Amino acid sequence: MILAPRAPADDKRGMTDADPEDPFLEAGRLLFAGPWDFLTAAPTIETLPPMRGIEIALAGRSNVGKSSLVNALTGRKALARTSVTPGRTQELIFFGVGPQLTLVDMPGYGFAKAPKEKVEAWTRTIRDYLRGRVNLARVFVLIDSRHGLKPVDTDILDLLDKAAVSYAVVLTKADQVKPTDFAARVEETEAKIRRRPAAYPHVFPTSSETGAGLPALRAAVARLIAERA
Ligand SMILES: Nc1nc2c(ncn2[C@@H]2O[C@H](COP(=O)(O)OP(=O)(O)OP(=O)(O)O)[C@@H](O)[C@H]2O)c(=O)[nH]1
Repeated sequence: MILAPRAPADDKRGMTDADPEDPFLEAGRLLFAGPWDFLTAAPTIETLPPMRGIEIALAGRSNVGKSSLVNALTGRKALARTSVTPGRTQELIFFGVGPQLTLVDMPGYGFAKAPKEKVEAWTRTIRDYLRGRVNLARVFVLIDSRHGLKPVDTDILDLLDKAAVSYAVVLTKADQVKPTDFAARVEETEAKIRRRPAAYPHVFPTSSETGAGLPALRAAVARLIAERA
């Protein structure tokens, strides 16, 4: 079947890097149109649900915008709860669409005020999940456009490189940064991930607020599913 590319409806600022000729733009739009279901919340590695289809995980510091991105990608206001309180999502939250895709909202890392034992438990859960989930096709590591990559982020990138889990960096909250500063942030981030073996070389700029960059991200997921079919 030939999928005709169509201008993404929700990209209000036009700052998407989506190639209008990308045949997966429409497939991505259809895939994320749902219907989506909340599957389960797993606080520990022992409580993970059975694997189904391919899994895409969203990782990132507390408050980086993971839950907002799940809602924006799926077009649902409250599929994932969002919060102004950093560190609220403390479980791996699983969402499914059809039989082929599971999206995982991971607990935020790097929340300075969390008790040490809690941080250690989250770190163990995140590490065990990332190393052991065989249907995990890609991790999107979310980085706040205002702050860029921090040491706590590079710890996760190191872990993913060591575990040979394919990942891509997603810059969030692009609407919060001036376009010139944003372009510099993209360049700086791509330079930092260039030599990382499991990293996709280009970053995905996004804003859950304006919808910018979401069509490109949906298309990337649709492409992954097609490649694995
Ligand atoms: N301006 C702007 N604000 C955003 C964007 N994405 C998220 N936010 C805000 O950032 C805050 C944190 O967003 P969440 O989606 O809850 O972040 P999270 O990464 O899931 O947070 P944890 O549960 O701590 O892991 C909320 O106040 C959101 O409204 C964005 O693209 N633009």
